[in-house]
Amino acid sequence: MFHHITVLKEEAVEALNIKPDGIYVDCTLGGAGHSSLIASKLSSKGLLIAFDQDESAIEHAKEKMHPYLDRVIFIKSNFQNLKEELSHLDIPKKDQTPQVDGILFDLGVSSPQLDEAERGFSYNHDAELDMRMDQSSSLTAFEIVNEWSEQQLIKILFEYGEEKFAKRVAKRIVQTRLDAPIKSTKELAEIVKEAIPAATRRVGPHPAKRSFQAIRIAVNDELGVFDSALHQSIECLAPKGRVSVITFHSLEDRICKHIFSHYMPKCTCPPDFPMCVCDKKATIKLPHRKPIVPSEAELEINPRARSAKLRAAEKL
Ligand SMILES: C[S@@+](CC[C@H](N)C(=O)[O-])C[C@H]1O[C@@H](n2cnc3c(N)ncnc32)[C@H](O)[C@@H]1O
Repeated sequence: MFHHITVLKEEAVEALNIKPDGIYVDCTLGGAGHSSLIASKLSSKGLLIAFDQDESAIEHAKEKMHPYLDRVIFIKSNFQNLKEELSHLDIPKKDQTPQVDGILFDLGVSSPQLDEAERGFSYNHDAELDMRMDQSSSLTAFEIVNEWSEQQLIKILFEYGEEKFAKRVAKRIVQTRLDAPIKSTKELAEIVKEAIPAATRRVGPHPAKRSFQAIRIAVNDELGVFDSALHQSIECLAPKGRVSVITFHSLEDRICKHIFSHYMPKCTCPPDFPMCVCDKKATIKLPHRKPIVPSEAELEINPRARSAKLRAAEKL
């Protein structure tokens, strides 16, 4: 059973301004919620190219999207290969760069990935430490927890988990693994909990939440691949094409904001110059001034959407 409640479904697809005969890319197919809505808006002349690095998401989507299979291409790949994968397809190119009308990112993991104990993502289920979205990749949470140095652990816990007690958590992990390898999610959750001062443990989310997020981001190099793919997306958009991005934490949102502002440089010519000579021209514009967030009604049905933010950009 593959059940994922799609976040900001209507809003994210609306931000793409779908043309029935256009070419669209869903970089994060997951439970195919956004993809099914995009495909339903396409005519038989339109095309949806759907990426996921998780084989089980692709297999499920092929069944769910049965009525639209004439207009969908599934690609089992990391979206960091976006430009390369698109360049192999028979779609328009400009200076050898593939051109599409819209690209969607709905970042992070899907509910089935979190809820299937054996994937090792969750502190709520006991399982082997894994956390790979792509089951064929080699780096696992087990390797990070048992083999990375204390300094490397501090860095990821602090940067990717924004864990205030990164030093204490890393130290406790390193001390514990001297006796025997840390094998399971429950063991790790317990170690993190014990490393965090008792008064802090009692407030807010589960004390292991930030550390698990950090390790998951490191296993899947989530920030690195998103940064690269968002640059590639802007390159691959046709004029008036849109990219729509749903992020779930401040690190992803910061990358999105930085990249969008990189493509909107401000003219630095002195105001009395008759014409612009600095050549700092915007490549994109933002259709919405502020990020779109889920409504109260959506949050009532799906509390997991609480941290979601949608940003979009349009190629000029
Ligand atoms: C939040 S879910 C997407 C849910 C989907 N939008 C829906 O409505 O059902 C994210 C999906 O993106 C995939 N994913 C995350 N990072 C990826 C990457 N770098 N390359 C390819 N797929 C990725 C995950 O495997 C997961 O299935």
